[in-house]
Amino acid sequence: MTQMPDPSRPLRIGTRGSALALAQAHETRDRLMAAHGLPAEAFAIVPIKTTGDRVLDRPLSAIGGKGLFTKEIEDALAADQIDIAVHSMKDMPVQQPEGMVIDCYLPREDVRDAFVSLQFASIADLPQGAVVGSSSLRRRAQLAHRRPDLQLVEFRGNVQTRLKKLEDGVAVASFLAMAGLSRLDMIGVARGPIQPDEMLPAVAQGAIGIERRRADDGIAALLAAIHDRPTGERLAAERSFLARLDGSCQTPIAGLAELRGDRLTLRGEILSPDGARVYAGTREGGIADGAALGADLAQELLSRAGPDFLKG
Ligand SMILES: NCc1[nH]cc(CCC(=O)O)c1CC(=O)O
Repeated sequence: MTQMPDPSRPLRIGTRGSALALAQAHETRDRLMAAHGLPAEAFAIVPIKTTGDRVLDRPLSAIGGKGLFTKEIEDALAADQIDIAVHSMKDMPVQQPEGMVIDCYLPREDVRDAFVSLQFASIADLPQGAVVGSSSLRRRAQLAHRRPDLQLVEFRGNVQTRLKKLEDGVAVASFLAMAGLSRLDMIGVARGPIQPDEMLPAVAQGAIGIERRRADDGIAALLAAIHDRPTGERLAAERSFLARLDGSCQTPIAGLAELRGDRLTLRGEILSPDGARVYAGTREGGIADGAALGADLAQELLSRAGPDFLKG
């Protein structure tokens, strides 16, 4: 039986407090409103500060561990302080806490990275030795592999903070997810998207997942109305790839599943943090085989890279 919220008992939507996270929470609410003919007052957006939001003066790898952007939100879900949690799936560990499940995904946005610069139009235009800002281990390793001359500097913070750093000359270029810029209605900031052949995106980039308590069947029925099946099929392959790698958060990993008709193609790569070593591969098969294809591709790359490659 669907558990319909109403203004006297609104559905509490947990989210990080960044502008992007709030935009994603509002998109989730709006989709539920439209799907069930409910007013905005039947929902409450509940911002929650996470460790990743609090600690801004160090690289994420220095504060270690997975779940930097998710743990406090999952704690609130477990404590019945919220009813659902909205996450950027690229920040989501592959394992959810006991009693929690993610089985609802919104339609995936543009998966690509965006090249952002006030002076240059593309990576190819960057002069030798240019200073480029990114705190993403994946982006840093991919760039170091393609352009070992570039000087990479840490570049943490939300979208607005990173744009300010470019204006202040901390770096001459950086990267943001097209999905984030699009959801913030800031796509004009992008000089252009970077094709996956040039920089394969992070696993689950562009995807929003809704986490709930596994026992809440009424919430499950409510969410089923806004679940996007192709996004779920793609993420099953990508997150299976990530799960089999079981990379530390020190490990640059990229992966992208795409659907054509009833076929799924998965591309994946693992890199050494300095970009000196890259192992990449592809799998193609039936959509229902996505999880198996992901695990198989991960196994191949691990075999080629050797047992210590992912130790971080
Ligand atoms: N923690 C960074 C993060 N997590 C999700 C997004 C963008 C939205 C998405 O990929 O769904 C971003 C910003 C970025 O990479 O530019």
